Amino acid sequence: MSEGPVVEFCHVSKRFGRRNILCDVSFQVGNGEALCILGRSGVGKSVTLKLIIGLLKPDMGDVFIESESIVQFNEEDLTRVRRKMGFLFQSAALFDSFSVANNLALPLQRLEKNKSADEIKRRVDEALQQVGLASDKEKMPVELSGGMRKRAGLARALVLNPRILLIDEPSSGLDPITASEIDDLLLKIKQERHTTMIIVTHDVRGARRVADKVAVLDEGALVGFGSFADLEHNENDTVCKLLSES
Ligand SMILES: Nc1ncnc2c1ncn2[C@@H]1O[C@H](COP(=O)(O)OP(=O)(O)OP(=O)(O)O)[C@@H](O)[C@H]1O
Repeated sequence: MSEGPVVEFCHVSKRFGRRNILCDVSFQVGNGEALCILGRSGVGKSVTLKLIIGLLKPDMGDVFIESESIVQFNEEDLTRVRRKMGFLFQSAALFDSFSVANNLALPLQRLEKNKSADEIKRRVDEALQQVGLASDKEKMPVELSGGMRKRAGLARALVLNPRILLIDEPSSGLDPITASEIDDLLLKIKQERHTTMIIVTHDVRGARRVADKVAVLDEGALVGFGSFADLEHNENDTVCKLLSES
């Protein structure tokens, strides 16, 4: 593993048509750190995640994953880099016709072909145990509550032991108590696995609990970056408004 930042944006700009979404954005996320990306709707938070995954390319600047610049990578190299990442998107994206356990087994069978059935079962059980779904493994996704779906999606992201976890809106669609349980789970995973996490969220209170650092985007610019303590001294209006919410 590299000694330097795990994820780094270097003067990244991204526009769609005539609209500048990100302008000259630079930040670093260190090994085992959790970064929460905050900002109003449409400001470019998901675009930032897509730049990290290599689904979008910057118009200017560079994106590094464990010190490798990915912006010129072909699909083969991007696939290799994406193997370092686990993804949890808003919908949790489970296959409805497979049980929870089979949803987790699928990526292992596809990507780790040398694994025995016993080893796959062990890895699936371990991931489900970690998210508190050990006794729900035979359930179908339709039988799960919103919070359980998120847990199952998280277990599926974890089953391949990613070094980087990318999470879009962990608390969306959840009541405050369930959302806070998901935050607890993210904290536990960070502590137990030392996974580097990048979390897009509107939940400032949750970010206060989980994040080592926050990045605040506004009108294309990174207007705040650092720990919540660092941001207390930030005079930008958006940063001040966000901090006063929690
Ligand atoms: N592929 C694309 N083509 C054109 N415009 C896009 C594309 N992807 C995103 N955008 C635009 O970029 C802007 C930022 O989108 P993004 O999804 O990153 O917002 P966001 O901050 O994640 O918002 P939200 O909090 O509502 O999810 C939006 O105006 C969106 O319409």
